[in-house]
Amino acid sequence: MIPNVLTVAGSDSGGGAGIQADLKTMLALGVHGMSVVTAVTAQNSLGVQGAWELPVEAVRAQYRSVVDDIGVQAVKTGMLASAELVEAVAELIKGTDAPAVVDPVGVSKHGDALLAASALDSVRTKLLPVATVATPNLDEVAQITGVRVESESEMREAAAAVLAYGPRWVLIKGGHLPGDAVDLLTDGSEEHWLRAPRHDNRHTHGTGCTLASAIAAQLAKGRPVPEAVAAAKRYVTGAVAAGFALGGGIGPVDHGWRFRAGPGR
Ligand SMILES: Nc1ncnc2c1ncn2[C@@H]1O[C@H](COP(=O)(O)OP(=O)(O)O)[C@@H](O)[C@H]1O
Ligand SMILES: Cc1ncc(COP(=O)(O)OP(=O)(O)O)c(N)n1
Repeated sequence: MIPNVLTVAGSDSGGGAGIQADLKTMLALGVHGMSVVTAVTAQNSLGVQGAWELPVEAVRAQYRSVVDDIGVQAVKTGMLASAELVEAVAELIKGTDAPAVVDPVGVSKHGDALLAASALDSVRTKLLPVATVATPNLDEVAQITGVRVESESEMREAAAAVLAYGPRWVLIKGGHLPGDAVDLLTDGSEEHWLRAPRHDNRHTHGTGCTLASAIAAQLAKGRPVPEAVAAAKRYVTGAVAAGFALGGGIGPVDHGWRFRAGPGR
């Protein structure tokens, strides 16, 4: 059976992040990808030119259509835009018997807000508690917890601060620190450091969405969290290495890098 994975996220018209990145990642990792669109962005390699959120009934209806008939083995969340959508999605996940990867998307690489400041409290108190794995980047850690990470050693404190809101596991993404691309996965007792060489490639649009979807795909295949995250990290590292120029700004990671790299990878 091919596992079903559902992304609940915003659309990126440029195809590098959001729903488009999630579905490409799911295809590349051999699962059936499905989507609940929360918002539509007009977006390209230069930034986000516009964003429109969907009514909460439209989000609920998409979710129910997929989960009630088809069923899901994992859910991933991305851009949720507003407090109302964050709370509705948290409630839907709570009633779903599947692991949930929560990427608490706050701001795009270009600095465009993808979540209202007024939604942060709902992320803390409603969304994080229903997450199997939460995957904040360092800016999101600072927004959610107030902890500022400037070195690897400070990632432990950040992880503890996020875990205090209730996710079962947290993956602190150190992609914005200099040096190796190091992430910390912990549930408060086990600690796993995931280290990969930093690829000196400016075309990194979509890294966070790609990693979170890859984790969801691996969880849907039944892998335990540490194994799922390690496999997802290998996938995103390859995708960053193969990131390519598109438009006049920051191009996307290559979701199809394994198809292009030949057999055995
Ligand atoms: N230049 C890079 N080379 C290799 N891995 C990277 C690079 N930039 C980010 N990563 C990795 O990509 C994943 C997403 O991290 P990050 O870019 O911090 O997330 P976000 O897109 O949410 O800001 C992490 O595993 C991070 O370590
Ligand atoms: C619609 C939409 N959702 C999420 C993001 C952020 O994606 P991310 O993977 O963190 O990539 P960057 O924006 O940081 O390149 C987005 N841009 N659009």
